[in-house]
Amino acid sequence: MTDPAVRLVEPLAAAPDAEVTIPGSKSVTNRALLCAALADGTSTLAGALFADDTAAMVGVLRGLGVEVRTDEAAARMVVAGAGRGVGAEPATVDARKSGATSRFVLPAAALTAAPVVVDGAAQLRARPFGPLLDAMVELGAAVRPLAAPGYLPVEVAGPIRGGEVTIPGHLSSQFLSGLMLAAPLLPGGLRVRVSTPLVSVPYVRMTARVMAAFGATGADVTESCVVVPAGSYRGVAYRVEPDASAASYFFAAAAITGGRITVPGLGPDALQGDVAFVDVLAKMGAAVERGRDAITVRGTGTLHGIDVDMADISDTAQTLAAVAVHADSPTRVRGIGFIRRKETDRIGAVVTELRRAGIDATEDEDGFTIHPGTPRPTTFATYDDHRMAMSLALLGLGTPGIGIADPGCVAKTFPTYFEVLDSLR
Ligand SMILES: O=C(O)C1=C[C@@H](OP(=O)(O)O)[C@@H](O)[C@H](O)C1
Ligand SMILES: C=C(OP(=O)(O)O)C(=O)O
Repeated sequence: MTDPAVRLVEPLAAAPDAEVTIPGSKSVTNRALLCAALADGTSTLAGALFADDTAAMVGVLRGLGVEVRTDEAAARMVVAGAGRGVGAEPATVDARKSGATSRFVLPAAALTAAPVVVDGAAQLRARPFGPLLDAMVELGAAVRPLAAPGYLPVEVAGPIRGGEVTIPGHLSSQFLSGLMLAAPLLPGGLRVRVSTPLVSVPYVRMTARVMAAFGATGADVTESCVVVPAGSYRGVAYRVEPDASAASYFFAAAAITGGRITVPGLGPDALQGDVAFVDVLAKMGAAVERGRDAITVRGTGTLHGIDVDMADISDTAQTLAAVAVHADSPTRVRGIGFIRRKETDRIGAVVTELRRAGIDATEDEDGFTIHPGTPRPTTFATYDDHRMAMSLALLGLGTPGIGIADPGCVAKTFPTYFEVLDSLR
């Protein structure tokens, strides 16, 4: 069956009281896949995410000569590590719409002299790669732009060397994570200085932790400098935790509806910074319980507006915009100017769509301001951005007449999103 052009979200008849199973983390799955590919030996990933962004990483790794077997029903991926043999033959690979896949793979693709062309969908071709490519050139890569310099498609060839390099941090943390992931295999390791304030910091710490789980230990991470010693990856059995960004929609649903939702699999040791979204909900008035292996959010009927910097957890900024509509005072989100360069200009898109529904929302240079209100029946445009679709659908849980255009865009990270949302009924 093809996806409908518009998905209507019916209001919930009663506040939900549910435990919700969330698929594996995109960010962890894609890091684990690359570490496994660069490893000596075979790795098995349990709880892996099957979505377009992880299919992108699997496809790219296969293109670079790595054997990856997948079993979607079992949420399992088995990777035969190729060590330094990754990308040893000339190849052309397609990262689809996945920023993480493309930025992580570029340095690894330049570990050997074979030329590798990295390309992506039109959406990804519009996103920036310049700082990462410049750093790779400093490390000795041959970088040949096949379109505008600093954008995909691009051909890269190595071998890159270790040593020291500087990159800006204010556009994306993925450049830094990409360099880190290749770094253990560089002679002498790598020191990366970060020249401008680093965004999405928890993702860099996540990179170091996943690397360590695959045997590449000893990375030292601060916001201004990351040092990765030379080493190696080894094949391991690895369990991927549930996706905290995907869970944010369900935590928000509980806060908005006055229901209670538990997501198992996210404990105090979670790798994903986005679990901190529940702390924002708590500050707004929701009741949050962080257990040993689960997080529960309960809506209390009270939600206050908040002034919050979301530079660490920007994938949940649109979720918060949907929550802010239901608060009793305005919400100001700061520190996220860089999300104008994601799947779409997320600041412009979320403000435009909320205004379409009659909500008073304004763009700020580094974020947005949302005033509470009652949305009118609206079909929301989603800008080929999964997070626009998943966030705006939350407005339909309490308001009749909310439709989501192009609902299939959720396939980027959460293909079953609308089915899981319907399970709250
Ligand atoms: O490293 C990662 O897995 C990610 C880092 C973040 O990107 P930026 O560092 O570009 O903000 C985040 O938005 C993206 O969804 C995943
Ligand atoms: C920005 C995102 O993904 P990526 O940068 O990996 O394409 C996202 O998942 O919201």
